[in-house]
Amino acid sequence: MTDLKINVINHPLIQHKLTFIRDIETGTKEFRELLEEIAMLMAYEITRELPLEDTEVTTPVGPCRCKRLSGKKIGVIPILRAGLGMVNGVLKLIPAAKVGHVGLYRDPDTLTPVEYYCKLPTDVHERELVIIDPMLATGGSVVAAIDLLKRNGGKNIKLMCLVVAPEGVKVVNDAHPDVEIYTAAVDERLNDHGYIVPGLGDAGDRIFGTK
Ligand SMILES: O=P(O)(O)OC[C@H]1O[C@H](OP(=O)(O)OP(=O)(O)O)[C@H](O)[C@@H]1O
Ligand SMILES: O=c1cc[nH]c(=O)[nH]1
Ligand SMILES: [Mg+2]
Repeated sequence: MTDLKINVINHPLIQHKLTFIRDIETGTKEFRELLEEIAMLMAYEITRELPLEDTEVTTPVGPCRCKRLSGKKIGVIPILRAGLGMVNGVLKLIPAAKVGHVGLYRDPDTLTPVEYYCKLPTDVHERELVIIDPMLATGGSVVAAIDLLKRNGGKNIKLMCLVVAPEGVKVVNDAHPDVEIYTAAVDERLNDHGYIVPGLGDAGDRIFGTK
């Protein structure tokens, strides 16, 4: 697939940590820690364009003209469950962000997403939204989450995933071309069970120690 619209974050620290997170030998505690760290590093990259405004403070030596964020309101939207593993990393860099939760699980037979929870900030329509989920596989869950946000007035939406499959990127690009996607890796393909190859297995199970 050649014409995918996606931003791959190749920062060496992210790539290094991703190697360990993929490893089958990495246990739950370390997996969680690595995912949080990578989420923080990815948040650093995707906030590069946030607008600044001039301000002034007084240092111990005297007045200093400097910059501060110009009050852009951000909403972080984890897709449950696995997206929860990225929330704290993002909030470390953007502590004033509000968090909206979208609960979706993938039916194991049909691979289609099933919605079971939704709680969004009341001013979701005014916020720059960042959907977070470690895995973008068929794309069904992300498209359902974006549909839901847009139905609730969400306009300005980005997507941050740790690992993606080309098939899923194409589905999201086609359904929501306005949504910018950021990832640490575009993997080879999906297998017959809808898992990303080589991927990292089931992210939710690895974060929460289920299975
Ligand atoms: O692109 P898709 O084919 O929709 O698959 C990706 C989804 O699958 C996983 O969630 P899962 O359904 O395993 O739920 P969980 O996070 O509760 O484990 C993952 O965290 C994504 O949300
Ligand atoms: O590889 C995959 C695909 C969907 N969900 C996961 O957690 N992993
Ligand atoms: Mg899962």
